[in-house]
Order: sequence, then C-alpha cells, then structure tokens
Amino acid sequence: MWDYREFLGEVLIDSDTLQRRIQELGEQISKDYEGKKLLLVCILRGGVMFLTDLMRSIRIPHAIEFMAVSSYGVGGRHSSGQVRITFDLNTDISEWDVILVEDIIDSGHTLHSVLELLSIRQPKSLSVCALLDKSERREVEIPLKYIGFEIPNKFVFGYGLDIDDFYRNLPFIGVVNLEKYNALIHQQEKE
Ligand SMILES: O=P(O)(O)OC[C@H]1O[C@H](OP(=O)(O)OP(=O)(O)O)[C@H](O)[C@@H]1O
Ligand SMILES: Nc1nc2[nH]cnc2c(=O)[nH]1
Ligand SMILES: [Mg+2]
Repeated sequence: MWDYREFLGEVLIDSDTLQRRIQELGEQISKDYEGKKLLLVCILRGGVMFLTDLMRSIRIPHAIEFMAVSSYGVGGRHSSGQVRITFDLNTDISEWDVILVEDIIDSGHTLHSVLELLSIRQPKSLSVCALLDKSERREVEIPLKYIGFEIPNKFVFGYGLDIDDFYRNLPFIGVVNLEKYNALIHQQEKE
C-alpha cells in the first residue's frame, strides 16, 4: 500500500477541529439524555473511531452496541441502495433510548434501512448522530439529530473512513485525489 500523502488532495478537517466538535456533541447529548437509558449503536466499521471519541465526551452513564451493514461492497465508491445486515445487535432495544452513531451520511440508503429495521423493534426513542453529512448526494431523506460537519461532494477518507479498506486509522478527514489514487492502482496492476 501507499503512503496517504501520495493521493491526499487536502486535509478537509484536522484532528483538533474534529476533537473540538466531538466534545460539543458529547456535551449536547449529555444534556439531552440526562436521566435516560442511553444506548449508542455504532455502525461498523466506519463509525468506530467516532464512537470511541464520542463516548469519552459523554458525561452520563450509557451503554454501547455494534451492528454491521454493507452497502458499498469491497472497493465500491457508490451506494447500490442494497443494504445487507452482516452483524446484528445483541441487545433488546425496547427499553432504551437509542442513538445511531455513523461516520458519514452520503446517499442515505444505509441509515434509511437501519432506521427502518430498528424502529420495528420499538426502542423508547431512535435518533441519529453522524459525524459527516454529505447532503448534496442525498437520495433518501434522513432525520439527523446531531451532525458534526456538513461536507462537500468529495470522496473523503481517514478517521474511520476507508479507501479500499485501508487508511481508517488516520486522525483527520482527508479528500482523496482520485486521479492520483487511480493512477497508483493502474500502475500496481501493470506490475
Ligand atoms: O449514505 P450512504 O450512501 O448509504 O453511505 C454511507 C455509508 O457508507 C459507509 O459505509 P461502508 O458501506 O463503506 O462500510 P464501512 O463503514 O465498513 O466502510 C459509511 O460508513 C456509511 O455507513
Ligand atoms: N470512505 C468513504 N466512504 C464513504 N461512504 C459514503 N461516502 C463516503 C466517502 O466519502 N468516503
Ligand atoms: Mg467504506
């Protein structure tokens, strides 16, 4: 694999800016859910970095859960609208006030399906906290209660978000220079 600098277009949101905003979100959630039985549901895998920072910024007692869905397939850049559940919750959510924690809302298909599936299980309440909102690309409307950042229509990576499964570990959100990235892939395929 390559050093991310070989295809980084620009750093869109640096680490300090991310962390400051996540603190604010945690404060707001702590106020809004005081006295409630709060369950954060992280959607794997992209949401995992955001979840671990967000939960440290929430002052009130809460539990966490994980679920995995797949909408893009390996190496995909565009949502198919076909969302598959690959790993389900282990908690009966009917007693809980649930917040879904996502890294990014793009077309909206992933969240739309997850919301539909979870609302059937009748949680006390069901809301969404998304770090990034790429609203220009929306194909289905999603009620978003908490949003970290509105971002332009560009393919981003880092802080949980992958390119072909790699680079999730980076502490910032970067824009992929697709021309450079595709050239690297092309070169690799020739070798
Ligand atoms: O709004 P949408 O167009 O549905 O796109 C958003 C979804 O796409 C990404 O997940 P992906 O399927 O790439 O899985 P990953 O989190 O494991 O990378 C991201 O984490 C969201 O879940
Ligand atoms: N890595 C990554 N995954 C996405 N899934 C939907 N939009 C994006 C994006 O911009 N970057
Ligand atoms: Mg992905």
